[in-house]
Amino acid sequence: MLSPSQGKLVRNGEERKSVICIEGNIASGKTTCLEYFSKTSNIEVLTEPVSKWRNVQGHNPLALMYQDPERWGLTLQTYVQLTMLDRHLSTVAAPVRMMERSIYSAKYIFVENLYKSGKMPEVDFAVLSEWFEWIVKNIAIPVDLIVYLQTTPQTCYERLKQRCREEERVIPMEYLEAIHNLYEDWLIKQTSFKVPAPVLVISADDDLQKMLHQYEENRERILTARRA
Ligand SMILES: Nc1ncnc2c1ncn2[C@@H]1O[C@H](COP(=O)(O)OP(=O)(O)O)[C@@H](O)[C@H]1O
Ligand SMILES: Nc1ccn([C@H]2C[C@H](O)[C@@H](COP(=O)(O)O)O2)c(=O)n1
Repeated sequence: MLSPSQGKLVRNGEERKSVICIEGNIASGKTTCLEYFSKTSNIEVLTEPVSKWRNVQGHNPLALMYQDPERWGLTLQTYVQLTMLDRHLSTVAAPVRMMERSIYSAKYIFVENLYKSGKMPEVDFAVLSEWFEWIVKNIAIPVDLIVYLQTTPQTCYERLKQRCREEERVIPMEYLEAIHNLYEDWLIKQTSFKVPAPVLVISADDDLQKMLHQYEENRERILTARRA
């Protein structure tokens, strides 16, 4: 249940739990990272609701968006915003919640990219922006740490091809470069949008074995992240 506290709606009982968001480009290895940490007791992992984006009452807004972003970008991103908000507000039993992406990157990276690349009409961008502003103004969406899996767009392109998700066959290298640049501006240069939490950067071009080693090296830092 949501209750008012200091001018915002707050999820009851979640105040003392920590929230880690795993951010990174498409196919950078976020799900693989979450799978690894899901074996740790005391962590509850919440993956991105991609299956919902591929099937809402028999429709596939993810596929529609890739086929015709001007027409379907708003449809997909409205649904992404709703389902990510639902993820942020869901109750978890464990003291640490590890999430794939966030409502923040949905707006600052993906909506921004559609708009900046001329593929989202100004009115659609305005509607999504007002929705987003309302949500973050009225609902507490705490994040304690952002783990940024930093890759080259080339690595993501190779992994994307290997993963072979049907809807993503049309994604060109330039799309991954645009998403990469937006992530770098937001989380590394910190010049575009407000960063809601400290950022831990992990180089993620390495093979799986090396990645697991890096996750172990950073385990303590990740699991002890707490907001002030
Ligand atoms: N370190 C890695 N080295 C090589 N392949 C990887 C690595 N991490 C993930 N993969 C593979 O790359 C693809 C995308 O990984 P995934 O975890 O689904 O990315 P994301 O969730 O960020 O989209 C998958 O096929 C996965 O098995
Ligand atoms: N706000 C968003 C979030 C994700 N997507 C797309 C990008 C991918 O095709 C897919 C899932 O991303 P992944 O977890 O594999 O990085 O959803 C989007 O268009 N808008």
